Amino acid sequence: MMAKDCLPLIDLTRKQTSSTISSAQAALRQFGVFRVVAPQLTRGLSQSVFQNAREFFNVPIEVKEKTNGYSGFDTELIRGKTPIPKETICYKKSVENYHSRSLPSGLQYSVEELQHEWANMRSPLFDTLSTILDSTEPLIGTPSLDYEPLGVNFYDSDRLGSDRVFFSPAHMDSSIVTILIRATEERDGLEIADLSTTDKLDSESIGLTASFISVPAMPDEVIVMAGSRLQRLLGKSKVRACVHRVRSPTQTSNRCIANERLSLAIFCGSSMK
Ligand SMILES: O=C(O)CCC(=O)C(=O)O
Ligand SMILES: [Fe+2]
Repeated sequence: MMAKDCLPLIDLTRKQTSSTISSAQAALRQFGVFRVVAPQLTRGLSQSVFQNAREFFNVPIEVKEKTNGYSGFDTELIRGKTPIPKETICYKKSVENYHSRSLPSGLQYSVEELQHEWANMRSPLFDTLSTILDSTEPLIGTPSLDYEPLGVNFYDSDRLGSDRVFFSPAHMDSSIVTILIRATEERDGLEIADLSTTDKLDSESIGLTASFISVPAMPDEVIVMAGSRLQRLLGKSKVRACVHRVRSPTQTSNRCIANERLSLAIFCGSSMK
């Protein structure tokens, strides 16, 4: 099954047709994902974030460890136990209150530019999401829902060792939705679970039992993944939290994939920690 055939592509600048709405409803039940046209995020802006982030991830570990929001290789855990073989720099900001952190200035500047552009997309996206899900629940507009950490992830297969298959093991995010932008195009190892292929409910068992489909990064598109908070809010008959994982390039049939991988995730309505 091809991602582009089962994950509808939504253009937020247009009024949604009833057929787009029904295919988005189906995709949110089966995968917890849809795609959104967003060249304003994927072109220059995110490339500049990735370029600055790459420079940051290459500085000595002693410097990175002193930077607010940095998590080192294997220090973040999935479900409190499985280490994730990635490094992350997380930029935390609530929509109303601006707290700048001590990121390197080039990275901070490019992240802020991207957030500024994302801010223009936020209302159209959530309006569309409410239409698709026929929801009267506020999905944004309260301080707890408007908290939006942004993480830039860096994966390096040279550090993975031969026994580890995944850059990121199967998990769901705890957000309302996560906007995911990737640095390279085409197959970059991202896979999502087809939730109709399992009756399991937790991400670990889903990871072990479900079929997964590969989701290539397409030019000018981002993906929007439902998080567990959205599933809780609206019920799992309407929307399922997306269970996703990232296969390492050495484990992917397409050997052209670079050994380094960068991605950027905006966790909308994630709970404040
Ligand atoms: O790197 C990716 O494509 C996925 C990242 C992810 O799942 C996360 O940061 O929660
Ligand atoms: Fe995730």
